[in-house]
Amino acid sequence: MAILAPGMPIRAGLERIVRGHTGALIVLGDSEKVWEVASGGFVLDAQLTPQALRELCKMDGGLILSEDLERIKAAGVHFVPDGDLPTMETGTRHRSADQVSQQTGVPVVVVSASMSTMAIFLEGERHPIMEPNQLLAQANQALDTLASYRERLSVAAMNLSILEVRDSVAVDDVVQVGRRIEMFRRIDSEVRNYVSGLGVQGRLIQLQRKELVSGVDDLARLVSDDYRPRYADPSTFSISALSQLTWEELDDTQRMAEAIGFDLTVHNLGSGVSPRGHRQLAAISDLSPRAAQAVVDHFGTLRSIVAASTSELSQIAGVGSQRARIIREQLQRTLDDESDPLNG
Ligand SMILES: Nc1ncnc2c1ncn2[C@@H]1O[C@H](COP(=O)(O)OP(=O)(O)OP(=O)(O)O)[C@@H](O)[C@H]1O
Repeated sequence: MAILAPGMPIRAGLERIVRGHTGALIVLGDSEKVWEVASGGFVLDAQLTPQALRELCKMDGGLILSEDLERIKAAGVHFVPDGDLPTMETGTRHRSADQVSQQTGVPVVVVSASMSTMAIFLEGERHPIMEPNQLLAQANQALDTLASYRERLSVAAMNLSILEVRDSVAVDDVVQVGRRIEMFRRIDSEVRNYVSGLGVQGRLIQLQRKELVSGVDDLARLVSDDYRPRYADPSTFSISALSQLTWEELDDTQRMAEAIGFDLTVHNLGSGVSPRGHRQLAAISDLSPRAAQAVVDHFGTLRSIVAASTSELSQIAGVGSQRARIIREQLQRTLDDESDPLNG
């Protein structure tokens, strides 16, 4: 979608076509499969400019662009895709575009002469190409949603921290945090699509997005490290495995627990699980990752870290008495801390 962002040559050409009330059917690549469904027209090898696009689209038929989208390879082409491929489109231009895209796997852009709209067909789906203002409004809406999802994720992570220090986490609590992380990531991928569709106009959205996503990947990794069974490796136990689930499956806690890697023949959703302490220790800014790992290796569980005295903690390599005191204070504070746990 980035090549169709405002300011790009193809986009500038499409906007001219819309303004001129002519239509267009443009195949974004000239693979062998594309030539197989192309008939008539004439082959050329012209530099893609907005003007050339506009002029060549005045002809009956469609265009084929080179793979790098820098050149126009053919114009006035009549496309003859398999007419049995399923499509909801009614007009012949739009039906052909949808079917050509499905049959060849190459995206196809259409400008409707009658509706003055632009769309891209990709893998059997039609995606509208919106005016910059429309796109910006939708991007801002998605960003607002992302901010509220981030807030809910922060609350879920905070609750998990409190349960962890009290040593009363159940499988279900870990799954809830996983759900929040995955939902956040899905909305973020929508925001990223808008950013790439907006091109340079998406810079401000991108800056705000970056603020919102900071810490979330680390959170996913640390939660996975905290609850992964000793015998499992990151490929069999990971919060990130939730990306494979459908939206409906994200409502099914049992299915989610399985996807993360909990063995439900051993646990049920209410079973208690103990974290190692990776996430809580990562929130202590003075502690190097190496020293944090040494603490986890020595004590094994967060419960033992919480129970350890300052002097026991201070014996660990890279900790020392001052950091040992900070660890103790920080763990104690977590019980009534109201701050955002993602930011430590
Ligand atoms: N298979 C095809 N290959 C190339 N061009 C096509 C094909 N089918 C239609 N077109 C082009 O689309 C033009 C408009 O066709 P039609 O009005 O039936 O389509 P439409 O989907 O309703 O599009 P629009 O909204 O632009 O009217 C045709 O005159 C032709 O130039």
